[in-house]
Amino acid sequence: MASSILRRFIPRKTTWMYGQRMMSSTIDVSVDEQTGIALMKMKRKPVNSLNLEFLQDIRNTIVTLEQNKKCKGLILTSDVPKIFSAGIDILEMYQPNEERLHNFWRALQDMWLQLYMTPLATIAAINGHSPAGGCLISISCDYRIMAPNYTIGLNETLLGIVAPFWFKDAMCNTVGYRETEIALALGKLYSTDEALQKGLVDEVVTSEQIMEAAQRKMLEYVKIPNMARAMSKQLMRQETADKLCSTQDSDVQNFVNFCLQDKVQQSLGFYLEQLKKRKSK
Ligand SMILES: CC/C=C\C/C=C\C/C=C\C=C\CC(=O)SCCNC(=O)CCNC(=O)[C@H](O)C(C)(C)COP(=O)(O)OP(=O)(O)OC[C@H]1O[C@@H](n2cnc3c(N)ncnc32)[C@H](O)[C@@H]1OP(=O)(O)O
Repeated sequence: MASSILRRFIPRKTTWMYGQRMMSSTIDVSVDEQTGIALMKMKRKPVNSLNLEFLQDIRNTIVTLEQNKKCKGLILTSDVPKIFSAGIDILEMYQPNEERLHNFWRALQDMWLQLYMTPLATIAAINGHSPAGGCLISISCDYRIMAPNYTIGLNETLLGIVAPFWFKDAMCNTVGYRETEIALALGKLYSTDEALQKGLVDEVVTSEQIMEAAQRKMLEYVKIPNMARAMSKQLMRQETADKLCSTQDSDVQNFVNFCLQDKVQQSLGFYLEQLKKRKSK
């Protein structure tokens, strides 16, 4: 069902399939053919930050799962303790090679379109911090379950950058316009409890219970007749996806121009320094 626009780009083939298991250096996937549920664990150490190759791997995995007739649902989680995903790999944006920067943003767009519009039912089992791009992955799933004592949100302004319009749209579709307006301006990182209260996540359970809770909820999703469920998702999301599909090239160019500004580079350099300092404290 993902529109043909979404299939224009053939993903890199770096994911290997062994029976019901798929592996790459950054992702571990298993498919339970009895239930039709796939489990994707992100494992790009140290913080599952999203670089070009990791984004291509995530998209490639979703495409492969969509082609598996037995697979109906996908649970996304992290294999890295306490971190779901630290969002975009800031090193892709800081002092970048311009050609790679183009390819990187395109890969982020393509991954997002694939995940947001996949006919598979998707659940994010958010078992760690989930800032910025990590939050985007979470809100692109159909349902979110989060473990306590972590943070989630679109904190781009804290880095001196701006959330792209499609991050904003996905957030608005989840928590509404006014909450998004406040969240984006302040670069707000919500605690798990706040996220539940604002509807940014749907359920909170302990880290120990999160996989069981995700499986339980997924069984509800995959019980629904597949086509009807997938079409209702398309009904809700196509307009948002089309907005990016029709402006992908200009969005890449805007991002590259924005990133290459001296002021933006300074902000990113400063933010990276702060991250390192925080660590040494
Ligand atoms: C006109 C407009 C047009 C277009 C739009 C323009 C621009 C939009 C552009 C971009 C949108 C970006 C979205 C993003 O995703 S930006 C990334 C935001 N992410 C963060 O702010 C997270 C930062 N990280 C943390 O807060 C923490 O690391 C943590 C909570 C995730 C984990 O904390 P820990 O204490 O467990 O681990 P650390 O010691 O902090 O980190 C370990 C190691 O990893 C490095 N690192 C952390 N996060 C990142 C990252 N996102 N990218 C790259 N590297 C990261 C950290 O520096 C440490 O490195 P060293 O071991 O010290 O080398």
